[in-house]
Amino acid sequence: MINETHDPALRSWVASANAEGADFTIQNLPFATFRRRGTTDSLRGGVAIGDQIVDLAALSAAGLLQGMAATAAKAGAGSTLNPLMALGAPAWSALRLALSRALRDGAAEQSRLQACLVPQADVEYGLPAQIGDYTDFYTSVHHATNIGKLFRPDNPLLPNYKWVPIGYHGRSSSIGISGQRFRRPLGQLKAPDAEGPVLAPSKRMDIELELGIFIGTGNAQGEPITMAEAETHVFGICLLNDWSARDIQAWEYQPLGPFLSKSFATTLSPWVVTMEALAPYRVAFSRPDGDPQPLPYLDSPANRERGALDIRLQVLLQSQRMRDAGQAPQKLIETSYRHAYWTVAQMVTHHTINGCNLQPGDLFGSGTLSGPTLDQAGALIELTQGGKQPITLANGEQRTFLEDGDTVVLRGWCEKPGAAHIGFGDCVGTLLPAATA
Ligand SMILES: O=C(O)/C=C/C(=O)CC(=O)CC(=O)O
Ligand SMILES: [Ca+2]
Ligand SMILES: [Mg+2]
Repeated sequence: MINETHDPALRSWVASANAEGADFTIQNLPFATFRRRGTTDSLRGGVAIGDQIVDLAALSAAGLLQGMAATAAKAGAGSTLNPLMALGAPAWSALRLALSRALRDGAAEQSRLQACLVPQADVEYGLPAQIGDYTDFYTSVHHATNIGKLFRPDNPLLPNYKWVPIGYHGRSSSIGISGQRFRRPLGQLKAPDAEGPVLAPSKRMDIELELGIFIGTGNAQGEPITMAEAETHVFGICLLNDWSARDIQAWEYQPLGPFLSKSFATTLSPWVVTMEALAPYRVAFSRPDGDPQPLPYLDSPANRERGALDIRLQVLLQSQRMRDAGQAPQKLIETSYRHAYWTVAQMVTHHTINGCNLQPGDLFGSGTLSGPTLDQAGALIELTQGGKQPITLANGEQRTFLEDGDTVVLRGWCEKPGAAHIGFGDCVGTLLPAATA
């Protein structure tokens, strides 16, 4: 629900939060874990404001907050946000309101809160949570259709797609935070005309533009979460790059789905934007005429009226040559989360309908967020039509799949008339040469 924390007229005494196009405006207030760079300090939770971070450990120690907001700040002061996530939506909301008020122009708390600020330029980030389980969904019908045509030309969109939110269980151990650098994976590759596979570095390294959805409060095993309550279980959303080795994937994925083609690295942006901060950017969720309506357990009036989110998304690439020449990353893709075929609430409800229990800090991937046209494709395999249509970069380099040294940047933000601009910050990852190269 929209409340005083969303008022686009609010301004902060942290001047950088009021700058045109700032990601971390006072209407945003996302959470991360961080430490001062180069120290062995333990990680602690923080809230972004402009180019600063409110250190929740310092805030908690300063005794500036009362009641549920104080309880929430204390729960967010440790090295992971799991305790804060477990507290539930009223606690997250109380902390957001208290911080919104204390960070506003003219707030009486300014001088005491100032002492709890740490410049973002001085920190390194940790994962927001200890991620027990990671499930990657497949919620873009455009992605499913585009990649289906490449992997299964005779049967691109499988008949279950419009009925069931498809997902697979991912791997948490290799999830890293923005800045992650990882080696090109080795795997079994089988050329279509070869008799058998060989073990070699992947030649078809790809990205997947996704959102990461952090579960806050979980559910007891055997007690599904209904659509009506689904979103109260969601703490917030970050950016997620589900790096994918397409050649390993094509050979290994049938019949159980992706395995080693995606488990070597997954990169998250450090800041988790809360569901409350995202409230103004909700949009109606509908399906094309003639498509089946979701089964009743996956349907609700609220989901139809405002189940989708207009989160604008971009993918940028910076090659090693561009980096050496001081050239900024170049935009390859632009799309929005609003095109997804299944919503956040539907993912949560479906995941638990069999009695599966979610836990605080569990992570969902939205699935690759391709929009309806090819320039909105969320993966290179779609953008280059299976590697057949190379992209030419501004410096003349060509790409089908990623080259060693490539850095990929995901960006996301929300804006609309009558609401503030809020952004996610960057999700950056770099592909290094394979171990044997
Ligand atoms: O259609 C397939 O066989 C495979 C699709 C994917 O690689 C996508 C996957 O990881 C889920 C997603 O990101 O949408
Ligand atoms: Ca994926
Ligand atoms: Mg992955």
